[in-house]
Amino acid sequence: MEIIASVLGLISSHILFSLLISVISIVIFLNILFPFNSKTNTSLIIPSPIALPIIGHLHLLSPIPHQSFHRLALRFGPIFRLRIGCVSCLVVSSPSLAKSFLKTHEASFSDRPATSAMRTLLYDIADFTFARYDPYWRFIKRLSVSQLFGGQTLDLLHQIRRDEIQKLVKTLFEKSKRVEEVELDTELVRLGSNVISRMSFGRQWAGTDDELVELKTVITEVEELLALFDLKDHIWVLKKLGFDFQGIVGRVEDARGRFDQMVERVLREKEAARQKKKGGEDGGEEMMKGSKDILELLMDVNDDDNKAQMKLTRDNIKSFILGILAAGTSTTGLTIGWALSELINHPDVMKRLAAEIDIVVGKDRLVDETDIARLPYLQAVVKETLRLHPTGPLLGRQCTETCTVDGYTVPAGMLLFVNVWALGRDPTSWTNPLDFNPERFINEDNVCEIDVRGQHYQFLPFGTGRRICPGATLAMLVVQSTLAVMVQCFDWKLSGGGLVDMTERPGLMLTRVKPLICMPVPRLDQLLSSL
Ligand code: HEM
Repeated sequence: MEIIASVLGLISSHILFSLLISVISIVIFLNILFPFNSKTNTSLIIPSPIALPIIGHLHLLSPIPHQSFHRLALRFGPIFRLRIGCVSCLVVSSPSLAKSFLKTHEASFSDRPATSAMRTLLYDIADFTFARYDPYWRFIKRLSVSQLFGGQTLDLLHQIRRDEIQKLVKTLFEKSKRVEEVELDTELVRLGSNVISRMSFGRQWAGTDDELVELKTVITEVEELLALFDLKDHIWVLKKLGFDFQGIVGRVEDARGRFDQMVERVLREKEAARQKKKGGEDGGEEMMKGSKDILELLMDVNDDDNKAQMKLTRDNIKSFILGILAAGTSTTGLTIGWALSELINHPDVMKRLAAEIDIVVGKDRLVDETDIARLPYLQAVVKETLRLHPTGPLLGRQCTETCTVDGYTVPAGMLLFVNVWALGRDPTSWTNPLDFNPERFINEDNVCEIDVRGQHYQFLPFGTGRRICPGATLAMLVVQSTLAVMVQCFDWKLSGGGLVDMTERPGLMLTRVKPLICMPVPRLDQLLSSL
């Protein structure tokens, strides 16, 4: 609506109006002479709704794109083509097509699309998350997998996650003693950002409440801006005129400036700690004895021109930090929030989960990551949450070379969106797909057969293939152990009763319109008092 209002505002401008009329006439004329058609020779026709001149199918998109795509898929089928201004994209929402594009033709769909906002925010895409599929991406992926996301590093840094989860439990207990409500989203951002920043950069990012507010504000703004639909990127005339009537450029520069100040502070602290370490002094509480965190390794590469396999700039490092914080902080916290919301709305499931934890772990110690393998119902609850509420609802890729997939010809440059949110709601894959029913993920032997690692194309919460989420194992450890501890230690009440409102908010990630505010009521007073 906002976009349409802005467009109307623009059209009322005199000069642009005449310009648009001229362009519309040219486009209609060209459409008549050379009708746009995805059919080439024997290629199958990709269905597409009727497009309007200039804006194409923009009018069919709501601020929540995965929902619009799902509605369109119900009318046009599991593959359809849209033109958003001058940018063409394909939307896919069936497991078999997802497999064909992302596995069989993976090599042609390993790039990510980038908007102007992404370019500015991410220091000209010098990051990992949105990087092109190129040697820099391969270098950073190899380094991250071996130094941050690999099994050995995850084991080494287990204590950091345990500490942060225990801190969360203590905060919740303190609030419960004061009979205070908790704004869980904020506490979960603190947990997510501290786990990631302590593991990756050897430092708590949001130690104080002020730092937390600063980080949450910037990350929320960055996520919103990364998801914003910038008409300049799509409407050729607006791009040429460079007219920012949505006011995006100002917001992007402001968010990047604020992030830059924060990250410079962290880098300077790290540099000072490295100097001390070189001089034989203790480099700080978080430095791992005898090993380096990933930020130090990146700084080594940045410092060393001779040995470096890859030249890394300071911007690469900043962009890496922002990308990793944006990709890892909210996703983890949001998933825990969605899971707890479903549990509050389904007390029978909450009861069964609490009973499983009581039997397997008991009431004398906190659940730990090492218990997860023996908690199949917990695993099923988290998978069921990710099926209905995948925090990355759309996998965005870009075609790098013209190819034919299942008979459909896809030209180079076309964007591809795989609708993970719709895959999780597909009635041909799931019985009663809208019901929250963790039992669907376990068989009679209590075994979860469907995995989250991109092998089951009806369920891709972490994506698949070479661009699969590298933080999936870490995320599953944090989500499962935090949720388990929250259910083990507390009963959860909504003030005023009723159900948690599950309405989704526009954005790149799946967030709720209303924050999750609830009251923890201690279940295990003795254990909580001993922490
Ligand atoms: C529940 C939590 C999370 C979910 C649901 C999630 C989901 C996703 C999805 C769907 C993708 C795109 C995959 C694709 O295109 O195939 C992705 C990419 C990525 N995620 Fe996650 N993620 C989570 C947590 C994390 C964490 C904790 C980190 C890091 C600390 C992380 C770092 C990344 C990075 C760096 C990428 C980009 C990988 C690339 O493009 O090569 N994610 N994530």
